[in-house]
Amino acid sequence: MLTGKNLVAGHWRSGETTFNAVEAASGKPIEPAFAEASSADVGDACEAAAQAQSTFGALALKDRAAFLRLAADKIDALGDILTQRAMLESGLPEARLNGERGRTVGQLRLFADEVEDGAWQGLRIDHADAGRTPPKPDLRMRKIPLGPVAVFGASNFPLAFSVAGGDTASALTAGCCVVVKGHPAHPGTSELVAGAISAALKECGLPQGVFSLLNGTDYALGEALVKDPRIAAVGFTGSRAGGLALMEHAASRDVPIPVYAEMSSVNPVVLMPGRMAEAAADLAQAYVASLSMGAGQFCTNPGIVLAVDGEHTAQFIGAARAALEGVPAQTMLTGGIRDAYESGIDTLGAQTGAELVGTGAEGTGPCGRSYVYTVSAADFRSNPAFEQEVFGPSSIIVRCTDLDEVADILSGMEGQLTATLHMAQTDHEAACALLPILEQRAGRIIANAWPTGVDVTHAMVHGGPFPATSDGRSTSVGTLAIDRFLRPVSYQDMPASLLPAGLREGTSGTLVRVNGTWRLP
Ligand SMILES: NC(=O)C1=CN([C@@H]2O[C@H](COP(=O)(O)OP(=O)(O)OC[C@H]3O[C@@H](n4cnc5c(N)ncnc54)[C@H](OP(=O)(O)O)[C@@H]3O)[C@@H](O)[C@H]2O)C=CC1
Ligand SMILES: O=C(O)CCC(=O)C(=O)O
Repeated sequence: MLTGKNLVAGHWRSGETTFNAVEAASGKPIEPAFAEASSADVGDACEAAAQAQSTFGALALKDRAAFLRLAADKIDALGDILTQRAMLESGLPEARLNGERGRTVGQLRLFADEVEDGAWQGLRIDHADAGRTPPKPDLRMRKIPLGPVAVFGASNFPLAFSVAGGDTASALTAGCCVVVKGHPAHPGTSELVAGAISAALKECGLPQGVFSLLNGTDYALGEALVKDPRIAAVGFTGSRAGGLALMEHAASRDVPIPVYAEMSSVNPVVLMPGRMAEAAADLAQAYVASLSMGAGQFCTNPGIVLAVDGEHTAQFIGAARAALEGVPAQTMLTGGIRDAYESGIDTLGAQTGAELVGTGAEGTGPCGRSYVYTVSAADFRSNPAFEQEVFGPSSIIVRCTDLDEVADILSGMEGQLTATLHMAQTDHEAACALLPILEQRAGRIIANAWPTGVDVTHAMVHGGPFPATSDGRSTSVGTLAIDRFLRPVSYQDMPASLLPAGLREGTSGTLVRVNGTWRLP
């Protein structure tokens, strides 16, 4: 079924050089070979996107929503074929990938509803007042699509953060054409999803330039895409080094563009003393389940746990050790990610003060074994290496002398996607004092749960200050993600016949702010 070709505006193109996907579990190459996209493919995909942009950006909202719904239906209809290929390429289990397909199509459908709702356009009307000194002009504002977006598929979510993942869904919702740089760890999965999107475009009678997929294993491909003058913004999930490189490429263009990169996070979790007195052993079990889920290949992994040293923390550490013994080693996404994980664990274990709490079972083949370390707060604070993300099933428990030391450590941490408080009623006063610190550090603050697992909703923030993301004012999950790919435009004293639909009196069909007051249609 797979062609191994790149999708350039509806045309499946082969190439001079090829690469093979690798079966995650065995490390063996799998068929077919995939074409490495050429610079001509990049140029043609970007040109087609630029050509299609005005048509797609101006599409009636109901038509854009219909396209997103049809794309969701077609991805869903791939069913087992998609799951099986994604399992082979990523090593992730069937249930997880079926769930991820549900999340991906659910996200597209939610975004289709959001398109039709229209409030994301941010419509505002300020009427003229000729009697004011100086006279006040008529001003009307809406948000328009930025232009074609380059999306980098992530390795760790081959569906929900890849070809039709959150970045693609939010860019299309905003009315932006998309050129995806597929992750070379799952090119077959990428091709199947791209085929579904292309078929939906065809059935909706939309230009094929709205969507292209380019595969490749050379950084030059990503660099060329980011530097193409027709690209207006970038969406990325991956390593800090990768995100920073793309930010540099974007900044070095004649016309710099925004890069929305979601990069690295250690997601601090605070175990408050009252809650620890109630349930240290239960917390430890849930902690080990969260850190080892999906071989720890989540940017929301609970990488750092902060607790006040004492009897209950000792109990927590003991229970974590016992829970780890039952955790099997799990296949990691790629050999490169497994090697990076092992080297990260070696570096962590070699730091002064790092004590091994316990490990999961050892595996054979390209597996990630779970590791938990503990360190005193003094050693943690004197060595920034403890705060580096180790991507995989590992975590560090930091033993603090009191909650003031917990607060000091949190204050000194880098930006995070999440921060978590496990607390009992008796902890609320102390937790209240920590909240302002957590708000400064993280995009999502969680009470009495674990950070892995991100719900796709209207109020979700999957973002955070650098280096969690390149722009802490944004989210890459949830409907607010659309805002990254929009730009406000104001029309001053524009004749009604020239105003866009929505800004003429009584045509908004959605929430609009008139002379400062919010009005429903
Ligand atoms: N925090 C998180 O959510 C995640 C972190 N990671 C971290 O990243 C490591 C590698 O995993 P991977 O998923 O491959 O992530 P990478 O960041 O290495 O790669 C992601 C994508 O970006 C491209 N890319 C990376 N660097 C550059 C560059 N300098 N110029 C142009 N394109 C670039 C890659 O291209 P190419 O295909 O050519 O390699 C790939 O398509 C992991 O071991 C882990 O540490 C990974 C996934 C998620
Ligand atoms: O936890 C999730 O659902 C999403 C995590 C994520 O964005 C990531 O690992 O890249």
